[in-house]
Amino acid sequence: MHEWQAERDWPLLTQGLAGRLRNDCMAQWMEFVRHPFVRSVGDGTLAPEAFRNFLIQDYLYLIQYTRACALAVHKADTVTGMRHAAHLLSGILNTELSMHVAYCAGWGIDETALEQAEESLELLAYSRFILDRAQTGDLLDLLVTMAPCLIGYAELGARLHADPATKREGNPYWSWIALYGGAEYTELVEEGIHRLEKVGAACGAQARYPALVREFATSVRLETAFWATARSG
Ligand SMILES: Cc1ncc(C[n+]2csc(CCO)c2C)c(N)n1
Repeated sequence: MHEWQAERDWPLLTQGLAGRLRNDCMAQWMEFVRHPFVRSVGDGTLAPEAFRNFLIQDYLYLIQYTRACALAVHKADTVTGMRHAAHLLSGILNTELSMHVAYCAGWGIDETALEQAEESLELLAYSRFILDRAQTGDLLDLLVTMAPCLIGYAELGARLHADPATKREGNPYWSWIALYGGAEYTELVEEGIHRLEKVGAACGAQARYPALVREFATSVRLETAFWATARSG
């Protein structure tokens, strides 16, 4: 049994602008997608309290991510670009957030607890970094900054799906893994990668690459740091 490998198992992740960005911060990328938190979700050994903390902060994260999507609608300079961002925005606002609330209820977290929770430092750092790029950069800066979130969760879902160490039966985290490794999410990510490629070509990614890879790497580091929100609550 080989370890999951993007080159063989999901080559799209290694191609084009997204592939180049991922490849150029490979060490940090691996720290993010193969983090001990992810491994403990896979084998079911993560403490439920840590997962609850994570879910609460992730709810607050989704809200800030939605605001960034709204700015992507505003920054898009084609109607197609606006539609794409609006589609993502409406998906999160009308479907994902309520799914997250229902999922949290299954873990004994009610909506009031979600709404009243204090934002963790990890969440503040990450979400406000995205929103800063959203406000001061153009659409390409924003999509590059948002890409690790989109691509990373799909990759770790695919990795967990393929990993023989992943426990399926009796693993309380299996439904979470199934969501990010599932076909629907995979499709959303592939759309996002194609979108990034198009916007990259239109906005001169080649010439701007050094700044883009810095934004991407910062988001990757902040994703890695976000796993620690599970400990601090
Ligand atoms: C810290 C953190 N990073 C990424 C995701 C995954 N995610 C959040 S919004 C979105 C795009 C639309 O579904 C995706 C993939 C998460 N949940 N939490």
